Amino acid sequence: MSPVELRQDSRRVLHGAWNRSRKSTGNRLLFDEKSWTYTYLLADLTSKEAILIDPVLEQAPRDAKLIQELGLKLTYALNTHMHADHITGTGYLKQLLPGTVSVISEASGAKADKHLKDNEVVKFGRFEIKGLSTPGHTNGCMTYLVDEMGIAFTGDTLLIRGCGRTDFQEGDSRTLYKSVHERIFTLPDNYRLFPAHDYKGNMETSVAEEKQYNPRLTKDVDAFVEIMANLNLPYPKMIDKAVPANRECGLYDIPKE
Ligand SMILES: N[C@@H](CCC(=O)N[C@@H](CSS)C(=O)NCC(=O)O)C(=O)O
Repeated sequence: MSPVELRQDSRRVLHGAWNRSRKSTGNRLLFDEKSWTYTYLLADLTSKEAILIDPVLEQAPRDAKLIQELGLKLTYALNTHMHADHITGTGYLKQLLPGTVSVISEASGAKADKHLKDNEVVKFGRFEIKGLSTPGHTNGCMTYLVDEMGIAFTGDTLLIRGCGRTDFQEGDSRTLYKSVHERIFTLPDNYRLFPAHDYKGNMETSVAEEKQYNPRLTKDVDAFVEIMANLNLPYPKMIDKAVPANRECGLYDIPKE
């Protein structure tokens, strides 16, 4: 197969992954019921290299088992940001799957093996995932982009018909609005978007859909700030434990082998 044919073939196969293709790719959407967190597994089946986005501490044994069952090697475990509602699984995964490199943005202020700057990429097999700086929910929020698959993982910056709250950590509504409009809504309309949470059971959206239907981010910036100031959400139950643990990459208090 020529390089061009190989590229076209990989595109077809990987786009098919979440299109109910009968061809297996190793790409998986995983869910943590307690925190309503989505964790994403992406794999290059040729090299067997895989990455996880936003793993959850309690689900690390599940994730490690699946990765082993699929015959994959976890290269990177990435966090979209320093979460406030659960402890990241990256620390525990490093113990369960030695060689795993934990990743978070430099701006997060959290410990990790690798810190990404805006537009920096990490590779898994023949794919690369790029970190776009999208602050607002926290300073260090990143949206992870895989151009070759036409997909982006928005963390808590953009949720399906919603967005991350801005009332704690370094939350700032104007900053979040700018991040979404300048870094996510400028992606091609057909890019598929996958958030870190959905509290209604939705699993994916697209740039075009959110540009048209997001009830918060279709407003002008002042109306958006007003909406965000009046969400009146209770603080996440785990915040006092999760933020300090995530500052250490979830590396303390993990179960001993
Ligand atoms: N009840 C949950 C926390 C729910 C929550 O606050 N979600 C965050 C993302 S996790 S910090 C959020 O930004 N929500 C936005 C929204 O509009 O719901 C818990 O106690 O963990």
